[in-house]
Formats: sequence, structure tokens, C-alpha cells
Amino acid sequence: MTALLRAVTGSAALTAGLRATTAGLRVVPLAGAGTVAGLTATALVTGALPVLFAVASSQVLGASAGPVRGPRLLVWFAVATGALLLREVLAQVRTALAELAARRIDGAVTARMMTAALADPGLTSLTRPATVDALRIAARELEEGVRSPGQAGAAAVVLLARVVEWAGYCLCVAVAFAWWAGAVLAGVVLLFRHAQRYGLRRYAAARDALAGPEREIDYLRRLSVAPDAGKEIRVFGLGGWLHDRLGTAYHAWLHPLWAARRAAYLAPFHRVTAVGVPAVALVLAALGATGGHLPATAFFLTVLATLGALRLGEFYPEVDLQTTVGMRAHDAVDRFAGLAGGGAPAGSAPAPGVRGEIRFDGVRFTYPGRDRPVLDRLDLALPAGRCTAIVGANGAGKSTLVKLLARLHDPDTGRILVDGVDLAGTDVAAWRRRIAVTFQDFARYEMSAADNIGLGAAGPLDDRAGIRAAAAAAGIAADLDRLPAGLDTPLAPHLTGGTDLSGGQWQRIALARAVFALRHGATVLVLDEPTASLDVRTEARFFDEFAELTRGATTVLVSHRFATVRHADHIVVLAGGRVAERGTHDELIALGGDYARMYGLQAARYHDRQVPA
Ligand SMILES: Nc1ncnc2c1ncn2[C@@H]1O[C@H](COP(=O)(O)OP(=O)(O)OP(=O)(O)O)[C@@H](O)[C@H]1O
Repeated sequence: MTALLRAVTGSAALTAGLRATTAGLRVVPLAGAGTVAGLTATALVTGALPVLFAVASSQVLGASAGPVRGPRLLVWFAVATGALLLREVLAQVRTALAELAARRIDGAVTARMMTAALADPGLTSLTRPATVDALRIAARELEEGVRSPGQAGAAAVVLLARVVEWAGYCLCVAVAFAWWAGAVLAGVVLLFRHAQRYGLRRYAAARDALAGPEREIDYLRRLSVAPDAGKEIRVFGLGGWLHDRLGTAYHAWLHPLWAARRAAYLAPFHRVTAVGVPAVALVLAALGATGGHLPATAFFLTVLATLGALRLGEFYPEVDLQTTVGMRAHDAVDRFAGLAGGGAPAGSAPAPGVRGEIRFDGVRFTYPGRDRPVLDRLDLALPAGRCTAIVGANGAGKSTLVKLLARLHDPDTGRILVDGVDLAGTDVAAWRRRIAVTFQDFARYEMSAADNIGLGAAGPLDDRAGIRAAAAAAGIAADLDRLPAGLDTPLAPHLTGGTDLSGGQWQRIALARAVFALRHGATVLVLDEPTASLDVRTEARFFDEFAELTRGATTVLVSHRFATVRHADHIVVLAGGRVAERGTHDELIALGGDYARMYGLQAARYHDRQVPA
């Protein structure tokens, strides 16, 4: 039999087929012993009941063919009906248990994915192409829950029902008619099944090879319904263009896919049919030739079991797709977990207290996949308790410096010293409790306004007074009080009772978050473009209160707005990955270098716009 299967599709295909079918069993224990036991039992029974139905029906038919013997006929009739009804009921139970098992397994795999994603305290594993790809596959399959590991695990158990049914029918034919007929029937069903799964695997591989066009279709579909891009698509009149582009991308994907589908299914189907049909014809011809000598019951049983078994050579919708591709998300999580460890900033020494300066000492940093460093032999001192502003052209590396300070990445070479202690050797979590950051692309959490501020310090989310004070310090308290449920209003318009904020209001929420962190023990404040969306009055107010807000904190201020920057104690100009100039505003203006030129350009714009009285 194995030789026959190999002849149809090759030995590699046979091994791959067995491996794919059983791969889901690896995750089955994650569903819990009780659920697995229940699912296994219902799968076994629902597989045996159709065979029992065939046996009972053949008894009924056999008895009907002879002189009718009332009570016996009735008993077998009741057995056949009972088997049919019980199978219907148990099929529902089996579906429910399979769903439960799949959800539990997917829950466990999702938890593992989150643990792996958060295990790297830096961003390296979330920005490396190989890890990003693995994570994307895993997240998509787990979210959709259709081709997920849970479905693969549950389907591997549910497959037992089909196996029991197949074995039962073949046994019936072997016992009622001839052992060789049972064996031939078993082989033919296996052959058709092998061809089905082989075709499915090849089709899945062809679909994988078309992942690029499929990704484009996904993206274009999302683009057409996303509110953000929706504004531009309407205003620029891109609807027709989007429609055409989606149509072109769809055809570019569909045509090769259908060609691959024909190739995957047709060739094995022809070979299987060439072997399988004559084999079945042989069994039926033998039955026709000798059937007259068989007792009626055995004859009917052979016919019913043969037809039942042949039906099992088909595609199994509850099993095949799930067991063929379902474990990919699981393997992707494995791959991600294996790759993610590499970039994790290590260290366990207690974090320094930031009483002295923070010093970048010969720091060099290159992003993964890039060949040129963003920062190169950077020497920079951030005095304790003072505000240092960092300025520089787009792409100079200002935000990268912020990420290194927050230890989202570690330097390739060089050190960041805090009170003389190398940050690379310290405990990341402890260091982060000392640092409050407002990123340029800060997060907008789909949570209440209070939570959006309180998340600045994990833990004291119930510090309502602290949240109010931070909101007041960032100049957003009055706006939040006007919301339908005040601080408890969800900041997401699609949530019940939720609302959205303006860009500047969101920025003040992000500032309030950093201020809240300062209230809860942070001593280093990093503000990356904190006033980019603020109106002139709010920005002026922010800087009037800035000294009070940041009192005692070592502050790093990244900004392109020189009205903001000039308030800093100390200004640093970054260029070519290093410090190009440093000093106070007045010193740098007197120097007449890059800073003075940039300041002059920006100031001139304001002067030009002044309208003469
Ligand atoms: N995740 C990343 N992967 C690869 N390259 C990156 C990544 N992030 C930033 N870069 C590159 O690093 C360089 C510095 O970027 P960075 O964001 O630090 O500049 P910036 O000075 O903050 O710029 P801007 O003033 O525009 O905000 C840029 O050339 C950018 O393309």
C-alpha cells in the first residue's frame, strides 16, 4: 500500500503528508485533559455510529428480503434509527468541544506570542524583517482563528471519527464478503485521500508563493475602509484609482493561483483515478459474480459499507485545511521566539539614581538592516537636573538618541553612563521607572482619559488626584472636564460613550502621561517634539510653567521649534551622527554656526509675516 501511495505522489509527499496530519497533535495537550478526553470519545463514537447504522440497516434489509420476522426487524430498525439520531446529537457535541479545544489552544499560543514579543525589552525583535514577518503571520492566523493552531489541534482529534468509520466499513466488507475486498477498499480510500491532501498541500504552497500580491490586496482592501486614509482618498478623488488597482492586483493574484490549483489537483487525480476506479470495479464485479451465494444481510452490508467507505475518499472540510496549514502560526511563534532573544538589552545591576550627569561616551548605533550608523562616536553630556535641548536636521538621529536613552536599543559600541554607571549592565525595568518619555509618535490608547494619563506609571492607575494634577500641568484638565464622562470618557469614537480629541489635545495627554510618571518616581524627562501640535498660546503657557513642571528632573528636549528650544539651559546640535555645536542659546547665536543659521531662518519667517501697522 505504501508503495502504491508513493507511486502516485512520491515518498517525500507521503512523509510530508503524515507529518502535516499529525503535527496538530503537538498542541492538543494545551486544550486541557477533560476537553481532549471528551472530544476524543465523541470523535470515536461519531465515527462508529455510521458503521453501526450500516450494520443495522443491512439487518433490516436482509430481514425484509426474507419472511418478515417482526420483533427482530423492529429491533434492528430501532438500532439503525438510534444510531442515526445519536450521531446527529453527538456531532453537535463534538463541534462544540472542538471549538472549545481550538479556543483554548489558540489562547495558549497567543499568550506565548505575547510573552515572546514582550520578552525583548528593546525594539530590536519588533523591527527585524525576519521577526516582523513571523509575528505578522502568527498574529493574523490567531486573530482570524480559521487556520489557527487550535483548529489544527482540534482537527487532528476530530479526524479519528473518519478513521474509525473508514476502518469499520472496510472490516464489514472483509467479514461479510472477502478479506481481500476489504483490503482493496481500504487502499483505494487511502489513495484518494492521499491525493486530496497532496493537492491541498501543493495548493497551499502555491498560495504562499503569492503572499506578496495577497498582501497588496489586503492592504488595498483595508485602505478603502480605513478612516485615516479615507479622508485623503475622498479629497484627492482616489476612489476610481483604488478600485482599478484592487482589480488589477486581484487578477494578478487569482490567475496564477487557479493555474496552480489545476496543476495541484488534476495530475494526482488522474493517476489515482487510473488505479482506484479499476480496483473498485474489481470488488463490485466480484460481488456481482458471487453475491448471489451470499446471505441477503451480508450482501446488503457489503454494498452499504462499500458505498460508505468510498464516500470517505473525499475532502474533509472539518479536518483538511486546518491540519494542512493550521500549525503555521504555531511554527511562526516558535520562529519568532527563537529569533527575538538576540537583541534584548541585558543587565541586572540596580539602576543608578541619576544624581549626576548622563553621558554618551563614544556611542555608535546602526539600525538592523542598515549599513550606515545613525550615531557615530557620539560624545554628549546631559547635566543632572537641567534641561538639554537637542536640535538637528531631519534624520540627524535625535529620536534615535531618545530610543537609546530609553534602552529600546543598546549602542553597538560605546557606553551610556549614568552617574558613571554603564546603563548596558543595569536592570532595564528599574531604569525605565526612572525615565518618563513623550515620544514623537506617542501612543493613543483606546481607553479612558484617566487611563491614558495614568499609564505613565504602571501600577498607580487609581491615583485620581495625581492624574488630575498631571492633566492640569499639561493644560488639558479643562478640556477633559468638558467630556461627557469627564476623565472616564473613552478616548475612541467607536467605543460606547467614546470621543476623539484634536491632535494638540492628544499631545497634551501624552505630556500629562510623562508628568504623571515624574510624580511617581521618574527623574529623567525626555520630550521628543512635545509642542509640535500645540497652539501658540498653549505652547507659551507650557514654557511658562516648564521650569516648575520639570523642577529637579534631568530633561532632554528634542524640537524643531526654536521658540521652544531657546528656553533650554543647554543646547546641542546633532549632525553626521555627532555633536556639531553645543552651548546656551546666546552662546550658539554668538558662534554664528548651524544653530544660528537655523534660528535665523525660522525667526526671519515670523518677521516676514508681520503685517505693517
Ligand atoms: N526603525 C528604523 N529602522 C531603520 N532605520 C531607521 C529606523 N528609525 C529611524 N531610522 C533611520 O535613522 C535615521 C535617524 O532617524 P531619527 O528618527 O533618529 O531622526 P530624527 O533626527 O529624529 O529626525 P526628525 O527630525 O525627522 O524627527 C534616519 O535616516 C532614519 O531613516
